[in-house]
Amino acid sequence: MLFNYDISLVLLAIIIACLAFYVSFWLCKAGARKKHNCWPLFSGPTMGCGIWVLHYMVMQAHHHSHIINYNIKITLASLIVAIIGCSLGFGCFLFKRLRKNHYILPALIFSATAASMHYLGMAAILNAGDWYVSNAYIALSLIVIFITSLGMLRLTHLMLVMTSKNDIYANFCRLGATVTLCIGVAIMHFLGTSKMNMAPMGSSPLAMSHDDHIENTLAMTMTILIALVFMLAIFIWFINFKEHLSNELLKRELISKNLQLKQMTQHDSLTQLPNRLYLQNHLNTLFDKQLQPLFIMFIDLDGFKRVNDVWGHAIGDELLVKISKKLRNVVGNGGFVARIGGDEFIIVVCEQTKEAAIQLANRLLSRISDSYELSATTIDFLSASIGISIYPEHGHDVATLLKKADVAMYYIKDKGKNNVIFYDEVTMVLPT
Ligand SMILES: Nc1nc2c(ncn2[C@@H]2O[C@H](COP(=O)(O)OP(=O)(O)OP(=O)(O)O)[C@@H](O)[C@H]2O)c(=O)[nH]1
Repeated sequence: MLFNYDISLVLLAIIIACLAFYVSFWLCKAGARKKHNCWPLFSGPTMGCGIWVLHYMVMQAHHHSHIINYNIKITLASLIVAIIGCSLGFGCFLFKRLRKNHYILPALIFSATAASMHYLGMAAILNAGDWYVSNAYIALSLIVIFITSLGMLRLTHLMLVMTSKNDIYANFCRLGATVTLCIGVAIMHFLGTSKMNMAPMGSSPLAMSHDDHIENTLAMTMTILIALVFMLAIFIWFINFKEHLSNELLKRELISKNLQLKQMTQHDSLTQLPNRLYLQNHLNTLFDKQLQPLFIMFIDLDGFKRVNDVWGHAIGDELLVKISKKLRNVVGNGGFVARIGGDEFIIVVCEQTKEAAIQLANRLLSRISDSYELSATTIDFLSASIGISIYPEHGHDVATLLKKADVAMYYIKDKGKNNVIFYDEVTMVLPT
């Protein structure tokens, strides 16, 4: 049967019809967004045009022994039937109470529309000769179009209830509804025309009374409709592209704002060093990785208050920033530096031995006591006290290890400052 057709023209007809159906389902879904709530009104006409164009293009693709002439009034009436019928079908389907769990009425409207359009279209052929269609074929074509309409409506319903998160699934449903409808209309068409047996041109007296302008009107109407479908498809693609672009921009903005927020909540605003929260997370990560031994060095500057009191807070801030950079430089990439309070810093390093840790602490003390060129003065009297606790020797949790390093730091401050000491549970007393 297919060999009676110009396959390339049939394929073109199917592509155009699928495009129209896809666009009509898209318009239907676009109505779910408040700003596009009148768009579903265009779903019915677009689908109607698709069915109509499919029918007439496939008719043209039929290798008739002669040129088919149409009654232009009936032909255009079939277009109007398709547009009105599909609009009614969509209206009925989108009317929420009717849509709830059953699609019988809208499916009946869609299948009656497709069938009336098809058989009206057949009746519009002037020189059809002695073609006939058996009642069984008509009944079969009606059953097919009704079942495919039900399938199409089910998929459209699924597409409508998908949230924007499930855009890919919604697209699958839209494609599924498109293909289902196209298959239904195509099967109905081939069943309806399978017994067509055209009389040669001129055998019908009516055919003689119509001149070329009928063909031209039909071709023109079809061209306009196809152009409209394409324009609508391009417009929709453009809108989708614009939305995709603005979503992408929003997404990037959100990511950068999140990063900013993370930076703000986990870093000290003056020195940009990690803060106490970051330190806790970092230590827990190191514990999980089973890195040991870890040396937790609690550093408190000696005599820092004097800088604030004599030169003011701004100079104190300037000094804190310089010291932070210095600590980072001495520790390098192998260690972690955090600022947890006014002039208090924590350094976490993983060293092989206590001696290596003491060496690093002494290097830190020597660099902290360098002189500092600040905007209003030069500071050359600064020193620091460092208390060290060891993981896992002194504890297995962040709070205990920080507490013990703090106790060790205060111990050495009491003993004369500018020195470093490990926590020792015999000589040092933990506050209760
Ligand atoms: N400039 C500045 N000062 C701060 C900041 N945060 C806390 N401070 C001050 O830092 C000082 C820290 O106090 P202390 O550690 O008791 O002062 P100190 O002179 O180092 O005393 P010792 O540790 O006993 O040697 C206080 O004067 C706080 O007001 C800050 O962000 N900027």
